[in-house]
Amino acid sequence: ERRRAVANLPGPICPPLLGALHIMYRMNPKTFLKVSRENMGKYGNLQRVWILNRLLVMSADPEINEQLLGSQEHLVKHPVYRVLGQWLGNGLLLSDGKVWHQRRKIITPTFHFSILEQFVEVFDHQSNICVERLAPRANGRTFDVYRHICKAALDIIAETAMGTKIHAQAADSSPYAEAVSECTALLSWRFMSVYLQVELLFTLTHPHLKWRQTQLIRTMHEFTTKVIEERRRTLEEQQREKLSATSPDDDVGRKRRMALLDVLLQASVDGRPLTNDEIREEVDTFMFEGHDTTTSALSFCLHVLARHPQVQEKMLEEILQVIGTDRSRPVTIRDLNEFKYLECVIKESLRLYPPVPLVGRKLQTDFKYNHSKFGSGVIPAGSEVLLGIYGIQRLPSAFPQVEEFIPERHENGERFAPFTFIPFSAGPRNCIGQKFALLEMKMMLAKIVREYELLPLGEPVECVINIVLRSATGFQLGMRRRNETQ
Ligand code: HEM
Repeated sequence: ERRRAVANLPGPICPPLLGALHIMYRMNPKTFLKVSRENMGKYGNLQRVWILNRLLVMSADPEINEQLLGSQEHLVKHPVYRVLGQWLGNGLLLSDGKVWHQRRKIITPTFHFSILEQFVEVFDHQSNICVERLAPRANGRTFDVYRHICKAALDIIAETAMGTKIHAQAADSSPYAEAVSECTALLSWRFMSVYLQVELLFTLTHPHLKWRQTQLIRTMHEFTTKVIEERRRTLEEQQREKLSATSPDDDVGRKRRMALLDVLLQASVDGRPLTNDEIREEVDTFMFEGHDTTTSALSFCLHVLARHPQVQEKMLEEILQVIGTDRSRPVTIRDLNEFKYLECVIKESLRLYPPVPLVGRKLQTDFKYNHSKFGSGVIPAGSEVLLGIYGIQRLPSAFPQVEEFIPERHENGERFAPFTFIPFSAGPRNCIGQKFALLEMKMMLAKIVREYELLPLGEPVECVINIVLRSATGFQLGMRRRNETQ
């Protein structure tokens, strides 16, 4: 019956029982995007694939993506996300049903504009530290910018959302960031293999890697537990001392901010406070999602800017117009809102290099669609759907000169065909941190480009999926300090 339901959809030959294991066999974090795009070339933007008895629909089709992502019904994540379960538990990214609804309701207000506005001071301060830390690299020689950006992004998410300073940029190494990097590499390798996605089979076939995974997750949990304990202590101290809402000694700045972690520590669901484990799941989720995605986005953007000097020049002109040359003047939210061209640069970089290159759903009920080419149809309950963000944002039909980096295509609020530009996904399970990410990126890029000229040195990026999009060759570029008059 399931075969009949999707008989109208194209796809590779899938022999009975085994299905397309021969294609899966070629997939690994390095080849996934290439193999998927080859298949798109052969079978089109919407295809069905059988793997053993699992039905997988791969869609880089705007019409299907619009109907599925926009639906209130199909909100359960693809089973492959379960490999993240030991680390992120039932946090917002992985949960579904009542737990997801309750948590999304509690957390949404912590990303309100009025809260983000207060974070700008932290973005400004941490971006200044990043610019300072990059100074020894401004010697016209090739280097990989990733590590520097990663530490700044970690400092920013910890100080804003968690209300805790972790000084990642001051330290030579960050065990948490290193554990995230190694663990995501290991988990994305497991993502690609049908049998390694099953925890038991992974444990039985690769006990040494299972041991390493547990060790890495322990390192990350110890770190986030410490962050929670520290914040809890600070809040208790404040309560004891009866500090007012505008205390000058508050940990995260002069004004009292209701950081995400404060909300979690004080929230209640069904009449009881969140347990320590529930709080830690969210802290793990936001520490990871809040720094790994922006690090990827910023690193790709800096790399691509280094290869487009004219874009850099145009950007610099705008930056100087908006914030001038006085490096001691803090950059405000109003300044960030005036960076119109910079916003186009960020969007174009997110189009070519979306940090989350695909999202997946497991259908709990039949998904009924209406399509201009395939007509009305049903993808049956129990099927898995992978929605390709990377693939859709590189559709030649939607973007002329599709492989070129052209920020101008986003100018004057240019609208593209619906659901062809979705770096933050869309619908009820879209990215909760997208405004946060855009403000952070604007601040970091404006500060770096005002201080340094980016040079097209080193190897080009080579996209790989490490859960988040990364580059197998790193993010190489050169830097030279701009002269004082600029
Ligand atoms: C450029 C940066 C970012 C990009 C491109 C991005 C992209 C995305 C995408 C595509 C999703 C949907 C994932 C899915 O359906 O499986 C998502 C979800 C999510 N993002 Fe982001 N993200 C970014 C930054 C952030 C930041 C800074 C935070 C937190 C401060 C964040 C927190 C989350 C969370 C918690 C979810 C799950 C939301 C839910 O399911 O209700 N993201 N993000």
